[in-house]
Amino acid sequence: MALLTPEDLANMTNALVENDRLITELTDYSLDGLCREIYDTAPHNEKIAIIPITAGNGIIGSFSESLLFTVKHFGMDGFITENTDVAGYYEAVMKGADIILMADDLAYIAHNLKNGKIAHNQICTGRIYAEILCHAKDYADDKDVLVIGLGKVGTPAVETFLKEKQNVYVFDVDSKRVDEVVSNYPVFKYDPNDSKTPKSFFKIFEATPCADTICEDVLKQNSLVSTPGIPCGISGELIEKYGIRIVLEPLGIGTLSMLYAVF
Ligand SMILES: NC(=O)C1=CN([C@@H]2O[C@H](COP(=O)(O)OP(=O)(O)OC[C@H]3O[C@@H](n4cnc5c(N)ncnc54)[C@H](O)[C@@H]3O)[C@@H](O)[C@H]2O)C=CC1
Ligand SMILES: NCCC[C@@H](N)C(=O)NCCCC[C@H](N)C(=O)O
Repeated sequence: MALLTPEDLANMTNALVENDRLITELTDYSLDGLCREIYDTAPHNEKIAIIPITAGNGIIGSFSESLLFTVKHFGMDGFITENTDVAGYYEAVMKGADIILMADDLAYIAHNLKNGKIAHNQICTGRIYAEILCHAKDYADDKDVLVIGLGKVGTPAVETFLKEKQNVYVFDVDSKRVDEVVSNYPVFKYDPNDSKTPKSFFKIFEATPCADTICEDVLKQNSLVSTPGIPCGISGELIEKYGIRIVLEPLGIGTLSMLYAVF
């Protein structure tokens, strides 16, 4: 899995606030309100413990602090444990934590100790970024959506789009992965290199670890791009040329989705 860097998180707090405003403009739901809608859950004063984990590549600067900002920004009660790893887990439980947030290099989870619910960041990220597109007012009647990147984030997004009755077009550089997804889900294969079938979209989802994965041919004027992928998959030049509105934030949107998944 591509790991976050401190640079990825440097502007996270502004990005979360700006994306929440954009999501509200696009969907008439705040991010918090959209999570309540899609999960049909709500917070009830849960105490949320964030445990720094030193495994693998270790602590990522400001990762825990970014989670704490997200928790507090949405009016919830949280703290970062003084201890890391197992000692941190013990501290969290002894301090009465209801929900644990913790991440190593392979998984980032939310676990509700009271109701047993557990959530995975990649699944919850794919779901919330897809639901933002599905709830976009301007494109409610256009059911076509392009999904670029069919990995651990993109695949839950495909499942969400199908649940929301979208016409899902999929692309991935890994053609075997495309074939797997097309054989397992009622989706359409989209090949940007096949000029015989050019198609552009008002709604584009991207979840790859590469830049410039969204080419000009798939864009319409004022297309909406919802992309958890890091780095950003569309160039600044194309964003400006086509008046693209883009939902992109490194950690907080997915984290709030996880929390609503375990309330
Ligand atoms: N913003 C957020 O909150 C989060 C962001 N991410 C980011 O999302 C991205 C995807 O994460 P995962 O799904 O876990 O990774 P993954 O490795 O499971 O899947 C990535 C997929 O993208 C495909 N791909 C790579 N380059 C491509 C290209 N140029 N064009 C089309 N497809 C391409 C790969 O073949 C693979 O199937 C990563 O950059 C990760 O850091 C992940 C979780 C949360
Ligand atoms: N954008 C959400 C997905 C994050 C994921 N790509 C990642 O970097 N995971 C590694 C997190 C490691 C955190 C570290 N163990 C710490 O606790 O500071």
